[in-house]
Amino acid sequence: MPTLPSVLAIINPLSGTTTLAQKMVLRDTFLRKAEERHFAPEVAVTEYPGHATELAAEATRRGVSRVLAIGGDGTINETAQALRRSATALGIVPVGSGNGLARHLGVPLNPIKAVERALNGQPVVIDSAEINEYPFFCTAGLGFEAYVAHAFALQPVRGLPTYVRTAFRAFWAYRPLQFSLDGQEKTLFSLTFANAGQFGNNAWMAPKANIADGRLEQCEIRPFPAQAAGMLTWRLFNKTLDQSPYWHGRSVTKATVVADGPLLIHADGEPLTLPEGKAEIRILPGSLLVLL
Ligand SMILES: Nc1ncnc2c1ncn2[C@@H]1O[C@H](COP(=O)(O)OP(=O)(O)OP(=O)(O)O)[C@@H](O)[C@H]1O
Repeated sequence: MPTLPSVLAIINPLSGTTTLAQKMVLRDTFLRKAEERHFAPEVAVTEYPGHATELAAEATRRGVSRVLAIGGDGTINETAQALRRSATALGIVPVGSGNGLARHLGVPLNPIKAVERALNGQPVVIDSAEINEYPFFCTAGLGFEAYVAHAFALQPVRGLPTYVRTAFRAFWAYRPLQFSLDGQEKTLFSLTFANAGQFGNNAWMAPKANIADGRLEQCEIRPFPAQAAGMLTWRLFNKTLDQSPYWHGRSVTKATVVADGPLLIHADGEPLTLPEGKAEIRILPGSLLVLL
């Protein structure tokens, strides 16, 4: 008798605002639906940061055909980094606070429908990218968005309301950042490298980003008067930020940022600090299979 193709679901028990009990219902649904579709399903629950990468790497070594990441963009990032340049395809089951990659790719935000998509869908090739040694699939950046990512990480409660409150407070404390971008001196409010078009929650920094074109959208937000903040925010969520005079974008395959001191960045929303003050960003074209 031929062996059934295996499918692994990796669950982050802490991601987003869904409870552990809700995630366990999702686990049972996954097991039932996978068996109905003649897969051999397995489930693993992450126990610490980075665990999803280890579990996914081990799955690729065993030849598991599909790995589902059940979590937010952080869990999806950790899982996807181990699947890059492998024959194992990623299924996205978004239960995070932002769900940027799922929204960009049109993956259902209803977790049960997303499980079905991951089990029934076909593998599609997308790009990924790196900022220094840190992989990202959605966006990475510096300036205001990194400042907010660092402040958000300190909050005891996650979710959109906390994020909005954190960003609002950060706006008044933050000062535009000075650095050199590919040898040019810049003072910017923020600088984003977008593989997908949005940060999450339909905040579209790069409305025209194509996740499979072998390029990143390098998006600058230039310093602006405080009274322009409302219009910029409206454009961010209205997918028209590229029409603002303070937004400037171009497609790149790589970039280098150098600052005078340690550089605060984020990769898919995870706050990181580069002590050397130097960031090398590059695209890895066609490096990941996603089930769509
Ligand atoms: N058992 C665990 N204990 C502590 N941290 C964990 C555990 N499992 C995973 N993590 C960490 O939880 C972090 C946040 O997860 P994730 O991004 O999925 O959720 P989120 O932040 O709520 O969603 P979003 O990224 O959409 O805002 C990840 O960086 C991951 O390393």
